[in-house]
Amino acid sequence: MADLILVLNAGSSSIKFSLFDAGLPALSLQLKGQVEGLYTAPRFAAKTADGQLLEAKDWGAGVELGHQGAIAHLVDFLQSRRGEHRLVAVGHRVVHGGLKFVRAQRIGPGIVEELATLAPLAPLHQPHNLKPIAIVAALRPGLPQVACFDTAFHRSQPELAQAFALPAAITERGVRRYGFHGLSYEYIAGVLGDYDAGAAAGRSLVAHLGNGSSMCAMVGGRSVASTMGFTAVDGLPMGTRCGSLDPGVILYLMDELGMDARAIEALVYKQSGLLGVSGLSSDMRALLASEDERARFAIELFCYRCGRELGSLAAAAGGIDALVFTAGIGEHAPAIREKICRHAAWLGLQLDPAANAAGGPRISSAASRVSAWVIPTDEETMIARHTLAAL
Ligand SMILES: Nc1ncnc2c1ncn2[C@@H]1O[C@H](COP(=O)(O)OP(=O)(O)O)[C@@H](O)[C@H]1O
Ligand SMILES: CC(=O)OP(=O)(O)O
Ligand SMILES: [Mg+2]
Repeated sequence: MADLILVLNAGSSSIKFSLFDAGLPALSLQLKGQVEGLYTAPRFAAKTADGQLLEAKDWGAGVELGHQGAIAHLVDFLQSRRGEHRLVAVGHRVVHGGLKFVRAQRIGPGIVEELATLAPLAPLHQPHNLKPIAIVAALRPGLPQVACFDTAFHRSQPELAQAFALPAAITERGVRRYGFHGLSYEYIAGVLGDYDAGAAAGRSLVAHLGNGSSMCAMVGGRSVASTMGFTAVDGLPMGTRCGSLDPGVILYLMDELGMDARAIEALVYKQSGLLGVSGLSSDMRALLASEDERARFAIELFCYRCGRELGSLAAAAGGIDALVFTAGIGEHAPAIREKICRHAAWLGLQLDPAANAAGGPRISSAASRVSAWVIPTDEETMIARHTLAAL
């Protein structure tokens, strides 16, 4: 009977899961799946490592299954396959580790409570990351669980990149730029050398574009700057998040529209981004398929802002050798990659349209000074590795 590690990765629009055989010499994937579109059109699928479909379910468009419903479905699914394995640990993606948690952490007394104090800094994620830890602890007391943080990879950033220009007393309270999607960036940093050894040793920009989107500048595989900050609402516009916003807008909303903190939180996290601008959908697939002028504008704004942030990160890295696209939009939307690459032409990036349409991996032309790539991310493998190491 195999010793398995279960990995849970709760994002803002999906819960992904994997089972890895922890037997030496290397982790090997046994099955993986996800419930995606949690608030738009929920769909569940689980597949074997070689891609054979084990089970699927479609709840239909307009259904709000939510994280709670998805976890209940996953628990049922995993219980139904219980006989086939022995679970030895569960690894969880936890979006915010704050100042204290700078590497993966085995869950022990008081840890979940401490991590819960960071929920206001990641309201779309932290509660959904912590809930499954409690569910597993209740179902299987004593089973080792490990929290793996999105923020940890960015702790290599220079102090300048992590600082806001706020009074020191506020910075010392932990109000600083943390950066997120770190498990994804760490995975890409680990495989980039297989595609472009020069860029992996040099300066690369990685665009993790999903329901949550951010970009990271890496030098020699270490994070030097990122678009997300204190919270995962900063930087690029996203499915429902606005990204960077003049703080004066918040004051205006409070003073002139009488909005309180909760109303502003709902606005910037859940009602803005692609959904707010288009008035139609948070899902890039739906916008790309739409003929509506508002969908077109939301797409153009998303790509324009990606282009602006690319320039900023290229400056932080001192130039770029490669641009990598990953996550839901980055891996699957050639039209979006093409627009973003056009915004990056001044940096020396020349797209190969046919390679881009075919999905890469290399999507830049042979003459391009900066290479461009599509590389699928794998946060679950990263979590499994950290979990094994923490044990
Ligand atoms: N074929 C596609 N074309 C355009 N966008 C896509 C495609 N497939 C997925 N996406 C986008 O990717 C998003 C999900 O990305 P993902 O990285 O899985 O999200 P999460 O932030 O929940 O982890 C969807 O909301 C959708 O907008
Ligand atoms: C940090 C974040 O936004 O994560 P996700 O893209 O999974 O929602
Ligand atoms: Mg994600």
